[in-house]
Amino acid sequence: MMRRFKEAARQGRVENALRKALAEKGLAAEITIRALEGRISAAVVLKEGLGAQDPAALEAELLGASGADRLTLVTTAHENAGSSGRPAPLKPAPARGGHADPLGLGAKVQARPSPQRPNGVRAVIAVASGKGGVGKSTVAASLALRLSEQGLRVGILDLDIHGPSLPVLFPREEKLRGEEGRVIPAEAEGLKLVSLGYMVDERQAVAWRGPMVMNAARQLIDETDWGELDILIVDTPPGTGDAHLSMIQRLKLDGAVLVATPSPLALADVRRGASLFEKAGTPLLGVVVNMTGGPMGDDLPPGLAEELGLDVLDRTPLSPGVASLPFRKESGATLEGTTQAVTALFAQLKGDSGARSD
Ligand SMILES: Nc1ncnc2c1ncn2[C@@H]1O[C@H](COP(=O)(O)OP(=O)(O)OP(=O)(O)O)[C@@H](O)[C@H]1O
Repeated sequence: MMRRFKEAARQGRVENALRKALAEKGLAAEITIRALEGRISAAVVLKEGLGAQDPAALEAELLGASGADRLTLVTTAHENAGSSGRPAPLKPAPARGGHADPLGLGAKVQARPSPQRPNGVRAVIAVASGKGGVGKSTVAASLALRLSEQGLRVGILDLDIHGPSLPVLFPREEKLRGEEGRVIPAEAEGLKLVSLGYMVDERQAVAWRGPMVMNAARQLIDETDWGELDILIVDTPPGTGDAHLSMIQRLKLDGAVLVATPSPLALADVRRGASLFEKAGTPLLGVVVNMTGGPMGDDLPPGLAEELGLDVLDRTPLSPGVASLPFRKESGATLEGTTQAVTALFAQLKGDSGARSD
């Protein structure tokens, strides 16, 4: 009890010191402070450009001023344009005590100037939820299958480092090895699949913390050889943590779909999920209400979708058929509304970029 009290007090001090340091520099930012095993991690998401400042120097300065054990500075695509018009180089947070090559690819994580789509990928859609267990991975996999039925080339990137879901939905016997520093996707049901769980023993990753999780996510994002894909679905971990920061720093997201259960408790979770993407400047396509028709009811809490300006794309019933494993072509939810929203976005992106595949 006493320890928790002290930890909370320290978190408060770190936050105040950070706010002061940022205010002195005239920088507007969203601050998230987390305590994990007695260590305080701070994430600073800048709301505007960095101007002439070097992000690595600023990150080090804020770390020192805040007294946190670890600090990650995040600038997003929009922010990188900066008031100077010069893209601000992003450097990965110092991986103190961590391992720079968690997947054993022989390739260290490199700096990336701004979020990008992976080579050969035409559109990237994130599927996210404010909390775990609401059916996000089931929806991500169902959506991938439904889009593939439309003739699109689809991949899924599972960014859940501590509890990867793809190997449960689409199991395979042998672990995959990186080739020449690249991650090679598994394939099932016509989909390309990348997950830490296909490469590394999950028990090994359970002990990974901040920098290691971020580096693993960065390697999956940067080093995968997708070939040619129309749509990459990113199955994000629940909540908003280290892997999310890697995601919004490095991956250009064309749209996001939120998943929530109809429970009144979904309120805070949906708001949290929505705010992450708003900060990153990612358009929210809408929300899938999953597990309807059970004790939790049929819909989101009244007024929530309107408050956040979100369309309800689909309502998927609580049904064993939706959840039967392993996933096959005919498995999962029908997701008509979501499939339509994503194919419409894809058509629009294709129109914008003409014949180019970037
Ligand atoms: N509509 C549904 N009807 C019945 N069961 C469902 C439905 N959607 C998901 N499930 C089941 O609920 C459980 C959680 O689903 P899933 O793993 O997709 O959630 P998640 O939000 O991705 O969880 P995690 O936080 O672990 O990543 C799984 O056992 C899944 O099969």
